[in-house]
Formats: sequence, C-alpha cells, structure tokens
Amino acid sequence: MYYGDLDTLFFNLQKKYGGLYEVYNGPERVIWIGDAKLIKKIHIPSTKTNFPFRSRKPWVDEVGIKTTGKGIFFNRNLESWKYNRRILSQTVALPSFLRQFFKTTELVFEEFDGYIGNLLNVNKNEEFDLSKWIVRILSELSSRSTTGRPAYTLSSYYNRLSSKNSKKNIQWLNNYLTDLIVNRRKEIANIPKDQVLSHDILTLLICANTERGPQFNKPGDEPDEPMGDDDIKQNLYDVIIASIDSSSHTILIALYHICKCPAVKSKVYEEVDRVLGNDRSSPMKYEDLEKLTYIEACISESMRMLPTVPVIFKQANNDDNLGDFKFKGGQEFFINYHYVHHDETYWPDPESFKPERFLENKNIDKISYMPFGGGIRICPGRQMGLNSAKTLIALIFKNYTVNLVEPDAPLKKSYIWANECDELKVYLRPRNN
Ligand code: HEM
Repeated sequence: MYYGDLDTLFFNLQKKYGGLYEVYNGPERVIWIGDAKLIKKIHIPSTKTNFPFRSRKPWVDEVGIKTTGKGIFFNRNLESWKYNRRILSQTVALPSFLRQFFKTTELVFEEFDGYIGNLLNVNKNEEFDLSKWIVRILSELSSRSTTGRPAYTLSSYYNRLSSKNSKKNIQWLNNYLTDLIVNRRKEIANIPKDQVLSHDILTLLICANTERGPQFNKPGDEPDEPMGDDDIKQNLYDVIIASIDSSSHTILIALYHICKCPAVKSKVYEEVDRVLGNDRSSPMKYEDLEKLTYIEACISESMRMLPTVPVIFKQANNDDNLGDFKFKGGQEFFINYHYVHHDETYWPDPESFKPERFLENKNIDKISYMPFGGGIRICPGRQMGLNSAKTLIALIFKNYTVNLVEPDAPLKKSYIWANECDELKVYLRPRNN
C-alpha cells in the first residue's frame, strides 16, 4: 500500500523504469509512457487517430447521468463529440466572450479585494491561506461566465461534488442546469431582437447558429445545427468540472513558484508596475493581457515544473504498435506529461524554475510541453485558463506585496485527478495606498 503523493510516485516509477513500462492493476494491464516521441503518435491531431478517447467508462454514468453521446469530456461517440467540440471551442474563443470573461475576472477580483481589505482592517492579521480563496474565486468566475449567474448556489454545490454525497449533488446540479436552460430560452425569446445579449457560455450556446447568435460552420463551410438542451447541459457541466480545479491550482502553483524565487518576484512587480501602472485605482485593460509576457512565462514555466494535470489516460481503438511495442485494441495507456516536462533532452537543468526559457525560445517543441494535453482532445479552454491566470496573478501583485509564511517549505499538495495545492499561506500587505 502506498500512502504518499501519487504524482510523485508516478514520476519516480517512470524515472526508474524508463519511457515505456507496464503495470498490472489487478488483471488489467496499463502501459505507462513518458517518452515524448512515442506520445507524439498518440497525439496526432486528426480524428483518424487510433487514440480518440480517454477513459473506458465515465464515472458520471454510474450516478445516473448518461454522458455517452453528449457533450465533450466523457463523450465516446465520435460524431457527436466532433459537433459539440466544434461549437464549444469556437464559443470560448470568441473575442466578445473573452472580453466579457476578462471583465468578470476583474469584478470577481474586486470582490475578493474588498473582503481582504475588510479583514485587514478588522483583525490586522495579514496571514491568508490563498488556496481557500483562489478556488472560491474560480468557482465564482466559472459560474458567472458559464451560466451568467453568481455562484452562491452553484459553487457551494460544486464544492460538495467531491464529497461522499456526490451522487445526490450531481443529481441536484443536473436538475439545476435543466431548469436554467429552459428559463434562459424563455428570457432570450422575450428580449427584443435589436438588444445585445450577454456573452456567457449558456446564452452563446443557445443562440449559436440561430438568428440571435454566432454562426459556426463545419469544415467545408456547411452551417452547423443549433444545439439541443441535452448537449447544452452536458457542455455546461463539462466546462464547470473541467475549469475550476485546473485553473485554480494552476494559479496557486504559479504563485508558489513566483514567491519562492525573489529574483522572479521582483521581475513580476517590475512588469506589473510598467504595464498596469502603480495607481491602485486605475483599472486593468483587456489589451494589457498580451503585454504581460513575463507573467505568462512564469505560468508556462510553473506548468512545466508541476503540471496541474500530470498524467492522463488514453485508450487505443485497434491493434497497433508504438515503436517495437505491439498491443491489442482496447489497451489503456497512461501518459506521463510531468515526466516529459523534466526530460533533459528538451529541458536543460529541468529542476530549476527559469521563466526565461519561454521568453528566449518562442518555438517550444510541442512534443516536449503538454500542460493542456494534446492531439484531438487537447484542452479547448486553454486560452480562458491562461487569461484568468494572467489576470488574477497580475491583479494580486499590483495590489499586494505577497510573501510566503514558510518560504523554505515545499509546496503542500496532493494528487487526486490533478495536482491540487492544499494550502498556500501568505502575508498580504496592500501596495500603493
Ligand atoms: C489552466 C487551466 C486548465 C488546464 C491546465 C487544463 C488542462 C486540460 C487537460 C490536460 C485536458 C485533457 C486533454 C487530453 O486529453 O489530451 C483538458 C481537457 C478539457 N478541458 Fe481543460 N484545462 C484548463 C482549463 C479549462 C477551461 C477554462 C475549460 C473551459 C472551457 C476547459 C475545458 C476542457 C474540456 C471541455 C476538456 C475535454 C476536451 C475533450 O475531451 O475533447 N479546461 N484540459
């Protein structure tokens, strides 16, 4: 029995046994891969790939929500997955959506800033556990950008999804989303046609390819069909579960890496003051995001050092081979991104945190860096994830001096399906008052 951090175990086993080895999980044989060149074959960006699916059986089916043939994340019907993926990917890449998402991120930060200010005034204690705050900020952001509603109901239920009572909570979420879609369709029908609608994901998905919304085409320029309620519900569900933990722990792990290294932290302050100005009351602009190149490099390097999603399952459809290694259709593979991110062939001095790598080399080899996965199932929300991380990290350093309470301690983290930061205690002191 192993009681330590699983990601560390996976990493050490791959180091011991090399780029390709097998593990028996009871009678089930799983092949582990940490060799970037072999992973390249699994990640070919075409639906002709022999590895179109992640896991064999989506666990949500076990609690009564039929996901096969619906949405994206758990969908095992390739045609229906392609349709849903096309619409969702284009929706979350719309400039109007990304602008509204940025504004919402700023608003949620302001709310956080207000609470911290009150707490500092009342109890003068500057110590905060950011791990608790950032997950709540991302729950709020995900709820508002996905459904257009604040999270005071949704996020509290979401947070309970990981508890022992998950079956009941998933059913609650299912009913909540069903009602929300029906009501939003009615609201949209009552809004005059010349009035601009909100750019949240629910409204955009309902309106996509109707006279009220964005027009998305299939490859070959044929228009896509508008989306039905079951697919919309599963897409909302996918975005909620795929975005909150991955984004919040990416931000927390990056904050830890930045604060741990004084030289990096001073460059972050320098960039924030240069790009955003050091007047606390001046708002950040959407256009500032692309100027925050050093913060982006810090996030990229942090995801290299410790990817939030360090390993992922893939399954082969048919008999095939990887190099000399032959296998049968149905074979499960575990891809170890974390291990590839520390391969010295691609990353000299891999254990050092050096954001400059991403500034000096703009053409990072895709096969050596996969924080968002790869191939046809690569994360469709990567721009959203990066934007929220950049915005929140910039606003935190613009408004506060941030110091780790235990600067010499390792990151307190555990692995469930992703690397999660369990605690990040910092001293926060307002800057530029
Ligand atoms: C920094 C934050 C994020 C990280 C690190 C991340 C990482 C990942 C990874 C590693 C995968 C699996 C890819 C594969 O199987 O090869 C994935 C899939 C996915 N992500 Fe993200 N993600 C992030 C944010 C988001 C956001 C904001 C959304 C919202 C749209 C999102 C939606 C999804 C969906 C729907 C999938 C399933 C794609 C499919 O199966 O076709 N993710 N993500």
